[in-house]
Amino acid sequence: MASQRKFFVGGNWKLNGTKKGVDGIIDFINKDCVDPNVEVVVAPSAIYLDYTRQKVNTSVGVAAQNCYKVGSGAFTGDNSAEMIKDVGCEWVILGHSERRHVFGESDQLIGEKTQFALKSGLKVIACIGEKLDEREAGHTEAVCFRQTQAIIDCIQESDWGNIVIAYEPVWAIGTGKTASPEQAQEVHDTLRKWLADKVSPSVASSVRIIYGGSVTAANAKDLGKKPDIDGFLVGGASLKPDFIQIVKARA
Ligand SMILES: O=C(CO)COP(=O)(O)O
Repeated sequence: MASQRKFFVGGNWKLNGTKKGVDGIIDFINKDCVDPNVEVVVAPSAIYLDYTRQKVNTSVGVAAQNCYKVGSGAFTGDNSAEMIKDVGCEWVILGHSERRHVFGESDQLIGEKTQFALKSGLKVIACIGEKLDEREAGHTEAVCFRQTQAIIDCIQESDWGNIVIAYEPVWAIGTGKTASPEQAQEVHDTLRKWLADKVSPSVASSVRIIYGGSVTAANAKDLGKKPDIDGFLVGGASLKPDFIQIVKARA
């Protein structure tokens, strides 16, 4: 049976772009990125959230790449869920591996941020994934379960309609080493079964689990054929017109 889960493709622009660069990306998106069967969300740097929201087609969602666990206060350099909503954006990426491993964010902080973002009315792309040494030691499942459990502990079952899980193995991010469709499918399937037990069967069958890590126009079609891969979170290739082909991977 075909999945009822709407295919979801996110473009994580990371720390890239100038106004001119953003204009170029928005240009190819606005020309050719409408597919009623695919939910598309782009995530510019916080500086360009407002600008992107104003310029990109309204059918395309806009996400922040991070936000803090409280609404306001003495937290120099951070952004809040309220501000993201105030400029018309409705999504935030939390727990990205670069936040975890470059900026040292803990599972608990990511759980708290997820809780606050959802309470504030944002939808969350929650990222999980193992490092290379963890995979090689056979700890992939344990790491993904631990990271997801920290989110489960902070939210309600009813929140899951506003979450997309992004499985992004750290060894595949920006390395050109994509997980094979079989490797990604195995993790997604295992995680979905685990969610049925830890949250509920209905959440497990309805939550979208997307894959990220060196997704390209060339490999997206094969990855997208797998039954538990409900879309992608794309880094490098989301800065290029290849992104459109990735959005259309299942077309
Ligand atoms: O981290 C990613 C998306 O969030 C993936 O990045 P790349 O597609 O550049 O590997």
